[in-house]
Amino acid sequence: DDEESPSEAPNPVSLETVKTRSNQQLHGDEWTELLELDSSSESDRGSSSDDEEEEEEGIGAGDVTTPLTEFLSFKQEAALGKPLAATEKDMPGKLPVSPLISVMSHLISFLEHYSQMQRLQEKALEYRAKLRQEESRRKKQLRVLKRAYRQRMRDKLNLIENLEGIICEQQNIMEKLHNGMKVSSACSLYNTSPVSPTGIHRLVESVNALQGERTKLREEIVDLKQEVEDREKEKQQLACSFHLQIQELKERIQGREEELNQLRTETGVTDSEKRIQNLTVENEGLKQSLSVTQGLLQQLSTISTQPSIILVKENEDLRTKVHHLESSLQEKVEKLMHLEGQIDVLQWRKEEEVRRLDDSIRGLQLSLDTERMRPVDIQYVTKTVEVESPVILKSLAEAEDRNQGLVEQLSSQTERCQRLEDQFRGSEALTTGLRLKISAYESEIEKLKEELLQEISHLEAQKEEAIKEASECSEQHLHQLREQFSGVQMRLTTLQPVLKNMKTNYNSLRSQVRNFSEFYETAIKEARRQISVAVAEVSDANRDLLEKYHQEMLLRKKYHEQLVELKGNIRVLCRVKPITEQEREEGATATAVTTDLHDDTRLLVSYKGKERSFELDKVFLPLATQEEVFQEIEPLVMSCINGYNVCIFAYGQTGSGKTYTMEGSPESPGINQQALRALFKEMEVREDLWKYSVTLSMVEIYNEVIRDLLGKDSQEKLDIKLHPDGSGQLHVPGLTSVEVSSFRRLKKES
Ligand SMILES: Nc1ncnc2c1ncn2[C@@H]1O[C@H](COP(=O)(O)OP(=O)(O)OP(=O)(O)O)[C@@H](O)[C@H]1O
Repeated sequence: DDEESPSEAPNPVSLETVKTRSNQQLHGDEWTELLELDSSSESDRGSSSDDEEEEEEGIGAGDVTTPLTEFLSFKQEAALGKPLAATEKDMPGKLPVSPLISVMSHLISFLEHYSQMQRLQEKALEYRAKLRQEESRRKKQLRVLKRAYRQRMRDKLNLIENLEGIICEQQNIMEKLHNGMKVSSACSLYNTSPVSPTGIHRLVESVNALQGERTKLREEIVDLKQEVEDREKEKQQLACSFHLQIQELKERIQGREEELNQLRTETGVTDSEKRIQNLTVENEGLKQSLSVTQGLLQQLSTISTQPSIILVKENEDLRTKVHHLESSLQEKVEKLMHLEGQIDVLQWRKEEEVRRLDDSIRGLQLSLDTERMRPVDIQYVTKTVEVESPVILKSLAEAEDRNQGLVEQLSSQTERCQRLEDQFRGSEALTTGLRLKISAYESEIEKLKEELLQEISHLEAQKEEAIKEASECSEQHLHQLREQFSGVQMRLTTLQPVLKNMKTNYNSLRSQVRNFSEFYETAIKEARRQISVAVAEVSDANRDLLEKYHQEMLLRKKYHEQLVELKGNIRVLCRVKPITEQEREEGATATAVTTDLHDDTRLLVSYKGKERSFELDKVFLPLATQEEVFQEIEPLVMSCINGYNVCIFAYGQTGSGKTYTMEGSPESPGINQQALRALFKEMEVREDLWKYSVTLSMVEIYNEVIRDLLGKDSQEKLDIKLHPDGSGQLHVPGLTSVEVSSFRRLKKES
């Protein structure tokens, strides 16, 4: 029996030994008690699995210690040493239960409870981690809100800076334009040609008209300014009211945020998060709408400020234009006055000259007429006298010269008059040009005035529209904000009782968790103590079992020796090779060797018509498998682990199946493979108790020559010699031996 199952685990052996011990020590009543205990523990285990869900929900200290108390009571009873009357024969139908098994079952139940406690501990840890996560999340949210607020403030400041920059740029541009206009007006002044005296009055009149218009424009500007100021005041009032509303809304939002924060700090648990998030989202919406209204207000302020600035600038430009025109007109008037004086003087001179010349011509004419009126003789005398008289001639020549000079003077005077007339005509043309210019200026001023008025009206309309839009928009926003705010308030009022509920739940849960942690700490301590006691018990039992195992091993060795003695050291087994397919095809039908189906030690061999019977230790039928052959060999193989030398030696004629039996094929491995596998398996089983080392050497004996198959030089010839230790054993000096750690490695080496 031992030889057949040497590789079995020690459990059945220990079970049997404990069984015999129990039979010796325990009596009938105690057996029944033990069985009841065991069955109760079994039922406890069953019920415990059923009640697991309940225990998960809430485990009491009593539940945890029940199996332990049972175990202790069992131990106490065992310690009392009550004689057990019942024997194995008294209980033929029932199998006795080992105390080790019952201890193990109790231990398992303890471990179950312990794992449940650990689960609960893990849950508590989870809760704590969740709380911590929640706290960190809220802190993050607060941080994000603060950051957003700061960002918004920064944006506003940037916007203000940008606006200031834009205003400065516009002012610069206006100044440049102003300067440019001055220069252009100056140029136009310098380029103007002198004005003729005839248009001076008209110019003066037009200047007066312009001045009148300027005063009108000034008055209009003053009115416009007044209007703009009024609008500004209105706008400021509107802005103030908006700011107040915004401030109010901000305060309300602040209040809501504080309330929210309070609620958050009060509740701090999971389910309220979504609602709080909703509230924060609504708050965000409110803030956004607030920022929208602020933006609108800013737009409004920019819209209302822009036209007033433009109007003022245009007024300034117009004023400067009018001023320039006035000054240029003044200059032209002065010039005209001067020219008029000059023209008067020249005209008077010319008239004087003309009058003088007329007088002299008239005198000459008269003298000529008197001369002509004289009688003929006298005329002749006179002529002769004149001709003859050189004095008369001289005086005549002189008179002619003088006449010529006067004629020339007259012609030059007429030329001069002509020139003056031309000059006068030119000045008249200039005056008309100037007049045209003035009219153009007037029309331009008129146009500008119209444009200005149109622009002012347009701007006014725009301003009105923008104010209207802004007020409508802000009203809408305000309305929406109010609605949202009332919604938030409603929600807050509905949320408050829920949050209160949650708070109480959380507090109760917290107290439970706190109590639970104390409870499970004590329970764990108790369980640990009990486990350590149980482990000590089990280790004692193990020690006992180990001792028994050693005794058992000794016994097995002894029995093996006895078996070897009985069976003999050398056993001869015969395996009859079946007729192979190839042999069948070649015509083989029967073998010379036949086996006896009823006697596996007998073999019949027919030779030359004679039949001889041989008796061997074992005869394998032709159909015997590799496993069957190895089963017969296995105990011998295993005996090598117990310290015996074993040699398996195959002998037979060529093709009789030696290699097949010893080596086999990968599909059906032979004795070598199976033996080595079994050896390593057994070594693994005994790993805790024994240390084994396996070394491998391979030699070939062929034609009386020994060769090392694992050596470096396969052609080297080796010798078989007696071992020098005097044991009388043979050995091959210089033979390579390789240490093999596992069956896989062995296969690799081979
Ligand atoms: N029990 C068996 N069942 C099936 N086939 C077998 C059996 N025994 C041997 N054979 C087959 O017979 C043939 C010869 O066997 P094997 O090579 O083992 O003989 P051998 O004794 O080792 O020969 P040699 O002495 O020449 O090496 C092989 O093909 C092998 O598969």
